[in-house]
Amino acid sequence: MNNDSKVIVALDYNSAASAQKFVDSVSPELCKLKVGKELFTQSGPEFVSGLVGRGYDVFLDLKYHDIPNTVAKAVRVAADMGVWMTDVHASGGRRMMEDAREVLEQTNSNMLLIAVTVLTSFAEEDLAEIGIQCSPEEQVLRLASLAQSSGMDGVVCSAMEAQGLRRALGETFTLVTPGIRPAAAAGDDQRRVVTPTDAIANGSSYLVIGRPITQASDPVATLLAINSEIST
Ligand SMILES: O=c1ccn([C@@H]2O[C@H](COP(=O)(O)O)[C@@H](O)[C@H]2O)c(=O)[nH]1
Repeated sequence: MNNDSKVIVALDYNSAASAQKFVDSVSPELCKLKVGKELFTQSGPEFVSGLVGRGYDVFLDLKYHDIPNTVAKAVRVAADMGVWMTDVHASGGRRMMEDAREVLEQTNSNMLLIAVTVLTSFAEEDLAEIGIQCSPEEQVLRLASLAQSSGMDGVVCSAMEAQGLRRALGETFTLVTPGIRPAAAAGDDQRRVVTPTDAIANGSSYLVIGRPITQASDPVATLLAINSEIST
C-alpha cells in the first residue's frame, strides 16, 4: 500500500510515550502524522526523526513566523530532518516566504512548504479585534494568493474556504485543512469547522484531525471510519 491517506493525525500529546502508543497502533498507510508545538517542545527532533525512520509522512507544524533569515534557517533544519512538510505564517510576508523557498532550492529539498492563512480558531470578530476588518474568507484569499506568488506549495486554511481557493488558485495548490469535526462532534476551540466528507467535497488536499481521533474511546476505529467515509 502507498502512503496516500488524506488524513493527517495531529499528535497533540503531552509526552512522547503517549504519542508513541498511538503511533504503534497505526501504520504509514493509514495516516500521515503531525507534530506540533506541544509534542515538539516536549520531545524534540529525535522523536520526529523516529517517525520519519518508520516511514511516516511527517508534517512538522511549528508555524514559523520571524524575520526572513531566522525562518529560512529553521526551514532548512526541518528539511534536513527529512520531514514531508512544514509551515510558516503567511502574515510573515513575501520576503520571509521567498527566502524560505530559496533555501530549499539551494539544498535541492523536495519538502513541501506551506503557509498558514487565518487560524481555524478565528471567526470574523477575532480578526476585527486584531485590526483586520474583513471576513475570514477574504483574508484567507488575500494571504493564500500572497503565499502562492511567494513560492509556497500550498496553505493551511479551513475547508470552508477550500472551494473558493481551488477556483482562484488552481487544482495543484495544496490545501491543508484543520478544524475538521465529524457531524455532531464538539467544536472545542475551533470556529471554522467542516465535516470530513464536506472538506473533501470542497477540495481539501489533506484533513488535519487531532482530538476527534486522539481523544476518542477507540482512536484507531475512529481513524478507520474517517478513512472509509472520505474514500466512498
Ligand atoms: O489554523 C490552524 C492551524 C493549525 N491547527 C492545528 O491542527 C490541529 C487541530 O487539532 P484538533 O484537535 O482537531 O482541533 C492542532 O494541532 C492545531 O495546532 C489548527 O487547528 N488550525
